[in-house]
Amino acid sequence: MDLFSEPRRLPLKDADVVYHPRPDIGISPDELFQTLRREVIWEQHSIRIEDRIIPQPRLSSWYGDVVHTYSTLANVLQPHPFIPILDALRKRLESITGSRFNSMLANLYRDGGDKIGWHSDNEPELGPEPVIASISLGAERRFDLRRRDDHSKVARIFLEHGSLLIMGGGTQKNWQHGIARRTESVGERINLTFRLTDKTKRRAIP
Ligand SMILES: O=C(O)CCC(=O)C(=O)O
Ligand SMILES: [Fe+2]
Repeated sequence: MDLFSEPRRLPLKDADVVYHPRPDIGISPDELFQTLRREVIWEQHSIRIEDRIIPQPRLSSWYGDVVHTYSTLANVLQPHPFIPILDALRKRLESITGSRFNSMLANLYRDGGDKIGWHSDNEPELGPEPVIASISLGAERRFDLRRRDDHSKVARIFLEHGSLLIMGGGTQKNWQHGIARRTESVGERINLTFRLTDKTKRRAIP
């Protein structure tokens, strides 16, 4: 048995985070990376901080049937319909996790300068204990976690090419996560987070 390919649960209190280094996602990670690099409609999204509009330090794209009105975004984002390769992956992840997914956020970290700041995926439309399935492709980056009520409690895990991280239970309620900037040279990384979004719970579109 290859111990390094076994799924493992991170020892975090009040959270449920499981890391699968090499899940069977029905396609090679290299092929998936190349196809998504080419076929995903990569967009520059911006956030609003007070009266300033700031481009996010990464490219992104929403897929699925749900219009997103996340509080910090400067614009209402129209999702793209799932393309066949993403729909196949969505179904595969549903069978691995036993959860349903109807939307997906793709992020492209172009180099070590791209990042995502501390946040929880706790938007109302995700519900109280969302299950989020996160696929990593390309360059390995460090995924940091910290408790929301005590920032000195931290955990970190390196997300390998082709890996799957499943966050469930109280993870979003009790912990934040992020990917820090790196100073050394780092190649491109694609991350896909599959979610189940309830349209009836979303914020009103301004
Ligand atoms: O890139 C990652 O691994 C995390 C992305 C993330 O946290 C998000 O899109 O909400
Ligand atoms: Fe997140």
